[in-house]
Amino acid sequence: MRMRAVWRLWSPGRGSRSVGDSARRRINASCPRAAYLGLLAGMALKPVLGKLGSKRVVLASASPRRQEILCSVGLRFEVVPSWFKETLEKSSFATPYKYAIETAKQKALEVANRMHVKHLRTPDIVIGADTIVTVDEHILEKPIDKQDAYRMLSRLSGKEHSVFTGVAIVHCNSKDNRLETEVTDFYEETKVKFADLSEELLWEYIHSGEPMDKAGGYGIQALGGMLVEYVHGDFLNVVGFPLNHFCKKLVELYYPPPKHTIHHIKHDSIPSVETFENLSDEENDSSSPLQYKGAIKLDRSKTHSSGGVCSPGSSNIIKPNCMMPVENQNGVMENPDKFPSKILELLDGFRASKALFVASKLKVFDLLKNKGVLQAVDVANTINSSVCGTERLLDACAALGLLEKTLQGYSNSDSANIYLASDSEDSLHGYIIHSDDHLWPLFTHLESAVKEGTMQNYRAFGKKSENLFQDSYYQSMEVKQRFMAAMHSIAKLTAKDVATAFDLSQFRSACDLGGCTGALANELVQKYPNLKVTVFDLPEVIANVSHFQPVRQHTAPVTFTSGDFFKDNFPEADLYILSRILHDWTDEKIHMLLSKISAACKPGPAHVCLRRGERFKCDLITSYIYPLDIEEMSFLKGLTLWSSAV
Ligand SMILES: O=c1[nH]cc([C@@H]2O[C@H](COP(=O)(O)OP(=O)(O)OP(=O)(O)O)[C@@H](O)[C@H]2O)c(=O)[nH]1
Repeated sequence: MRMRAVWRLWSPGRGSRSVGDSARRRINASCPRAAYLGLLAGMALKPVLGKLGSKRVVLASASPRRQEILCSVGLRFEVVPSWFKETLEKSSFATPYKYAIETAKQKALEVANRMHVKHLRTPDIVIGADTIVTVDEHILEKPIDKQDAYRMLSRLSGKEHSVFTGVAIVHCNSKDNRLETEVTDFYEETKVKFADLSEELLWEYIHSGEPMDKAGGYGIQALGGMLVEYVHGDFLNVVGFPLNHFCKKLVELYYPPPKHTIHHIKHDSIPSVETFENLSDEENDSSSPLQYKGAIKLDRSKTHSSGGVCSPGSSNIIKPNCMMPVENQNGVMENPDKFPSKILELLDGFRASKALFVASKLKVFDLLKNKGVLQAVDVANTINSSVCGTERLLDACAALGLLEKTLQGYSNSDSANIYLASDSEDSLHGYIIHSDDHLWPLFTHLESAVKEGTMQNYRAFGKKSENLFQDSYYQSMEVKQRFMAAMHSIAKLTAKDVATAFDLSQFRSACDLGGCTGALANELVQKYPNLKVTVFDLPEVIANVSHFQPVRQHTAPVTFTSGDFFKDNFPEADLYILSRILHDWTDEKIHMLLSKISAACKPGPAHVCLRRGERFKCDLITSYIYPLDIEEMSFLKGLTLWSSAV
C-alpha cells in the first residue's frame, strides 16, 4: 500500500507566532541547548528545504550574517543585494515592526523586479529582511558614523530593548513577460538587555569598527555579545534572520493543514506521521505553495530495507536510515539520538564528489544525453568499464539526484543535461575535470598545508610551483585549454549574478584583472552598455580567448590586453575586478598586487566586495584600501570588486 505522509516540527495550525511566544521560549544566547536546538531545526528543515531545492531562491540581502544563517541549514540560494534605499517615513507606520516588514518587502520586490527586467531569468522566490532596534520609542538602524554609534549604544546602556526583524518571502511568476508576485511576510521580536556600559568600554567597542554595519550599532554574535546581560527570544533574530519563524512560515506555505482526515501512524524507525490517504497522485505534488496540492511521499516499501542515505535536501522520499525526530509526550518533536546528520554529510561528502567526477570523466552524462535511457550494461560497454562497477556508479549518481533510474534504465536528470553534459551551453564539465585533476590532489594534502602553511603543489604534482600558472596550469597547450575551459564554465555560471549584485552604472571603465576568457566581462558589457571593460591577463591566455567569445554580440566588445599583473602596468580604469584571484597567491604576492591596485585607484570613496571565501583576506585588503575611504564592504560569492572615484 502506498501512503503519503508529512512530518513536521512546526504545526502551522497551532496559532501564529507572537512576541509573547518568543519571550516564553527564552532561549538564552549562551545556553548550550542552542546547539542541540540547531540540530533539531536542521533535521526538521530538510523536507521544507527539499521543496526549495528545485527552485531559484534569491536572498535580497548584502548582510553576510543572513547569508551565513541560511547557508548553515543547507539552503541553496543566490545573493543579490537589494538597491532599495531604507528611507520609508517611519512616522507613517503604526508600529515599528510594520516599518521593518515594509522595508523587507520593498527590498525583496526591488530585487525581484530588477532580476525580471534585467535578467530575463525570473527567480522563483526572493527573500528580503530588515532588522531594527527600538528603545524608548525610537527606531535605531545602522549607525551612519561613530558619533551616531555612540548615541545609539549609550541609549541602549543598562536597558532592555527590542530587536525586530521583518521578513518578506516573495514568490515570483513570469506571465506573458509580466512579473506576478505573491508576498508572505512576518516579523519576529527579541528582547535584549544591555549591561551598564562605561564610556571607556563604549568607545573601545566603537573603535573596534564592529557597530558600523549593524542595526542598533552592535553585533551580538561577536564582541557586542559582551555587552549583553540577557536575550529573551530568538537569538538569530537579533543577528539578522529569524530562522525558526522563517521555517514555520515555509511549513505554512508548503504544507497547509489538509482538508482531509489526518491519521497518526507509528512505525518502527519512522516518526509519527500524518497521512493524506485520500489524495490522488496528481495532488501529491506540492512543489509550489501557490498551488499546494499534497504532501511528502513516504515510500513504505523501503522502510525495512537495510540501505539508504541521508542527503541534504535531495529527495522528499523519507529514507530508512535517517533518524527522524519523534514526537514526545508534549507533542514536541525531538531527536532522541541526536543523530549527527551534518557530520555524516561532511564525512561522506568526498564520496559524492568523486562519483560526480568519475561519471563526468567517463562521459556518462554525455552518453545519456545522446541516448536517452540506457541499461547499466549498455553504459558499461560504451564507456569500456565493468558492468558491476558501472552499475554502482550509476546507482550512486541516481541517489545523488544526478540521474534518474526507472525499470527502463538510467537517464539524465534535467540538471545533468544542462550542467554536466560537456557540450551544453552552461556545462560545468571543464570545472569538474579541473576539480578532479587539480583540486582533488591538492586537497589530499590539506593536513600538510595546515601544518606547514605552504602550498602543496610539489607534493601533489611533484613540481615546484614558483609560478602557479606557468608551472601548473599553462605547462602545455592542452592543459592550458582545459584550465581555461574550466574557468570559463564556472565564471559564466556566476557572471550574471555578480554583474547584477551591485549597481555599477556609475562606472565608465572597468578592468578585470586575470579575467581569463572574459566571461564576466562579457556579462558586464551586456548589463552596462556604457561600461568599457578590459580583460588583463597573460599573453598565452589572451592568445586563446577567441573561441570563448559570444557568437552574437550586441554591445561594444570587451577589450583584451596582455600582461602580467605582478610585473606590468595594468590599464587605467575606475573599477578594478579581482575574481577568483587572491586565493591563488601567497600573502607576499597579494601585497604586491594590492599595493599596485591601490596606487592605480584614484583617490575618492571606494567600494570593496569580497567573495565569501576570501573573507580572511579582509584585513589585508582594508589596509590597502584604507587611504581610499571605504564606503561599502560586502561579501559575495564570486569576486573582489575594487573601485574608486564613484
Ligand atoms: O546583533 C546584531 N544585530 C544586527 C546585525 C546586522 O545588522 C544589519 C541590519 O541591517 P539591515 O537589516 O538593514 O540589513 P543590511 O546589512 O543593510 O543588509 P540588506 O542588504 O539586507 O539591507 C544586518 O546585516 C544584521 O545581520 C548583526 O550582525 N548583529
